[in-house]
Amino acid sequence: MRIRQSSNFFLLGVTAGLPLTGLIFFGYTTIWFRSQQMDNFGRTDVVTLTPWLAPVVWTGTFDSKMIDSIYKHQNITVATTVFALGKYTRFLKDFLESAEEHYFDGFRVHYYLFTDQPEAVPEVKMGENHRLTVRKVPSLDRWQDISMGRMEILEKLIADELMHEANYIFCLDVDTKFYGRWGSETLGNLVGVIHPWFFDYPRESFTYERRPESKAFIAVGEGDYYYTAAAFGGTLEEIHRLTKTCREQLNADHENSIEAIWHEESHLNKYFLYNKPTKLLSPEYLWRDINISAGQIRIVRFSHVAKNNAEVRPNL
Ligand SMILES: CC(=O)N[C@H]1[C@@H](OP(=O)(O)OP(=O)(O)OC[C@H]2O[C@@H](n3ccc(=O)[nH]c3=O)[C@H](O)[C@@H]2O)O[C@H](CO)[C@H](O)[C@@H]1O
Ligand SMILES: [Mn+2]
Repeated sequence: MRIRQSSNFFLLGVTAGLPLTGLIFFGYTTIWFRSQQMDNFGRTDVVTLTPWLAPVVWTGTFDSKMIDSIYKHQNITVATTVFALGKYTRFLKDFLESAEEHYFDGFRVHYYLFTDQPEAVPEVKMGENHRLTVRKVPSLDRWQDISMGRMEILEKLIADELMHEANYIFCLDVDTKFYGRWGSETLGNLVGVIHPWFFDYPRESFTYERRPESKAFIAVGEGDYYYTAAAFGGTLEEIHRLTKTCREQLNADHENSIEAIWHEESHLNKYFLYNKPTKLLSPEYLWRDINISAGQIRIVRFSHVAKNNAEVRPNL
């Protein structure tokens, strides 16, 4: 009897114990493996978190598959605006073709293209769930007015149409090209892109507007980063507030006969001083083809193409 009992215990031990040990071993190794995977994310050669705890997106700091799966679940639409007036229509083909290769692949994207020459818009095959709407806008004589005028057009577009049509929006320069992935890792409530000239410069060297008469004025010693106006984005509510504020400040300056040194970019920097971006994109997300390479930039995802300003702009 005793022997039978103990052999039963032995059998129980083998049948239940072995799989249990296996399970524990499997559990531990999975956790170990996961933590090893997590350990692979993060960079020590660049700043990846601002003092107000907003992430700065660099390659090596995120898992694109994981972030994609989060946003796929939410079935989002990303509105994307671009302007091409006058001779800038020549940039459209490369911009659109490269975007179709690298920009929000697998997500719903709706491009809104503003131009004074709809007939000059090239035929570019759109990927699944990507579409393009062309809007005609009047020509303007000064490139500065074209560039600054974007704020008012975007403000109206968002208020009149996009608020309930899309979840996120990005506003991009057209004299640009995509070279690598720009995807769901860039999504956030209010997203600014660090300017490729100033990312490793001290704030005293930033070209903020320094005249107190302008609404874009930022005092020496203030400011966090120098942001480019060639790319910014966020939720529709946030970007509506941003474009409305910048448009109002631009108008106020105009009435006082002052134009900020870098136009709407100066006003955007002022806005971001008081309304901190919730996510920052590293200069991987706006490089310049003409820049020499920098060690921290391991991948160029989006870049300003070389252009001859005197040749493409309507004025100097
Ligand atoms: C790298 C960077 O920070 N770029 C900014 C910078 O110079 P950029 O030299 O990049 O300005 P830009 O000439 O590209 O003009 C801005 C944008 O306005 C549009 N456009 C302009 C002129 C024209 O004739 N037709 C036309 O369509 C076009 O979408 C272009 O991409 O300063 C500008 C205003 O000072 C904007 O803030 C740009 O975003
Ligand atoms: Mn540009």
